[in-house]
Amino acid sequence: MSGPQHDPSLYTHRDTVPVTRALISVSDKTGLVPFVQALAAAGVEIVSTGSTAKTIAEAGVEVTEVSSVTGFPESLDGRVKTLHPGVHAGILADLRLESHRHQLEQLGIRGFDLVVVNLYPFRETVASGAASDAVIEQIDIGGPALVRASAKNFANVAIVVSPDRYTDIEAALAAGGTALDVRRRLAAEAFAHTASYDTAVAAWFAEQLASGDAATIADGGVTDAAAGFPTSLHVDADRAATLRYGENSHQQAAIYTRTDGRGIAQAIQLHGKEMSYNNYVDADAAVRAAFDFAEPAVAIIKHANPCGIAVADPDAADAIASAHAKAHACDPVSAYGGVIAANRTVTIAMAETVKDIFTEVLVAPAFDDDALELLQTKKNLRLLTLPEGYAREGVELRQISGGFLAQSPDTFDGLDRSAWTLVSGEAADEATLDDLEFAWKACRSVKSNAILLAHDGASVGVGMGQVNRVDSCHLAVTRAGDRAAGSVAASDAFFPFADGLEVLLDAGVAAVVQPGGSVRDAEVIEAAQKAGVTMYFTGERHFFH
Ligand SMILES: NC(=O)c1ncn([C@@H]2O[C@H](COP(=O)(O)O)[C@@H](O)[C@H]2O)c1NC=O
Repeated sequence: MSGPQHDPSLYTHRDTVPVTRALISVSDKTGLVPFVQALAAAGVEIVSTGSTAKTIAEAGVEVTEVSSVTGFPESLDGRVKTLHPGVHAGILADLRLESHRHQLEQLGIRGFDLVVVNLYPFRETVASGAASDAVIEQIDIGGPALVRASAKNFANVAIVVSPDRYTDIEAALAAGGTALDVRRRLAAEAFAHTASYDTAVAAWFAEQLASGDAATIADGGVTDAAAGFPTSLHVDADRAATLRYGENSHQQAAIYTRTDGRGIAQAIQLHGKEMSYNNYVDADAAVRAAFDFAEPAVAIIKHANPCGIAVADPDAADAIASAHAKAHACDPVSAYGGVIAANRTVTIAMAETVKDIFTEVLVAPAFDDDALELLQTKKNLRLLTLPEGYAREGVELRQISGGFLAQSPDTFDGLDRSAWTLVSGEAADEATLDDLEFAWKACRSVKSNAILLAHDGASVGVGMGQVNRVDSCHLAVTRAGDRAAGSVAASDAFFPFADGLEVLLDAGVAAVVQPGGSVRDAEVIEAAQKAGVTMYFTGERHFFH
């Protein structure tokens, strides 16, 4: 083991460390000028890099260029500025140790007690769609080295990685220096910051490799480009909030948001109580369901399953209100306390109906002003707007014990009902086909085994989450009641036997859509034919677990 750690008696105690010399190197210059003015007023010597030093000097604050500390010019287009023993020994010297103090003196190096760094805007550069070389140039090397060195030496150095902390340092100046517990917290924040930064860099490299750019890079087995999944997973997400509790009140919970995400985690809450863990789960399911449709659509979710889902003609007056009314009519009992997602702006007409129904969450791309005003009178209703360009994740992750499962999302990209195979009865007319297509899509939002009965662009009976398909059929038919007769039915996966289908046929279902593919398809088709009912095979399954 290197270092003198074997002898704790060598370390003197340092609680409050006066701020006398600061190294400042920041890409984001927010709040920099008033901050350095405060440092200068407190008599702190400031050493700084290139454009940071320029900004400080232009504000009339005295500053020493880092090149005069290192005796080496900033070079290679800024790739080398602070990477020098004259800087790093000044940061890493543990001034609690006599030996380090002695060596610094011998080397003629002065220590830093405050380091202020924020890193090159790597993520923003990636998001701007910049070319690969430009992105690579924004991988900060010297900055993270400064941050990590300072954080390691928090016993002597305070490290600041965000302008949000400037006021804390100003308060410390007034108190005579930085306290040990503050420096320790800043160090923890600093290591989290560099870890997150490197995660973003690693994820970008992995994406480059997985997206086929591997050909231009010596792969060395780093990725299996054919599978499209990187060989290691880097999840980069910040804790946005701790939640009151998890799925149950004895569980603790938090929400983490991805910097580049555009989903429910990024939704803005306009009104109502704090979102709960279950609210997020249900809101995610609701949005996922509503956004499967191009036409105005509303999904009402309870316990991650739809208890109503409907679309409306885009040309109809107040289409979104109509979609909501149709979705609610599916199962008004279950819709009590539900989570609603609309894929269009919420209008006053929709707000007027929602207002009278106990609803936990309503999420939409936007709200008309009068609709928002009305809904804000409901104190228990949470109102959320989705981020612009709402999009599901490109790779869906699910945690299992000891690891993660990853898959591409289940979508209806390229859905072409003309490619469905008619296996029983007459070819359906356009209106029936529209309903079959609606049922097929809506069924995908229902947990397996899923059976969904629909009529006129609205679910009328949903059988969800049963451990056999016959029970799901019974449930859908029971929930639909009189509405089962003449409705269309969708099944998320094939009928393994004719029994489930027979439940639907007995209830008077007029047409069925399902993937097909059972070894007993012949038996199932025969049952449909015997009843004279139209049945299509899609050839594609949409399990949702
Ligand atoms: N190369 C180095 O030695 C180096 N030292 C600090 N930086 C970064 O340079 C930026 C500030 O540069 P400037 O003051 O020129 O705007 C900071 O984001 C800092 O993280 C460096 N740049 C990148 O690696």
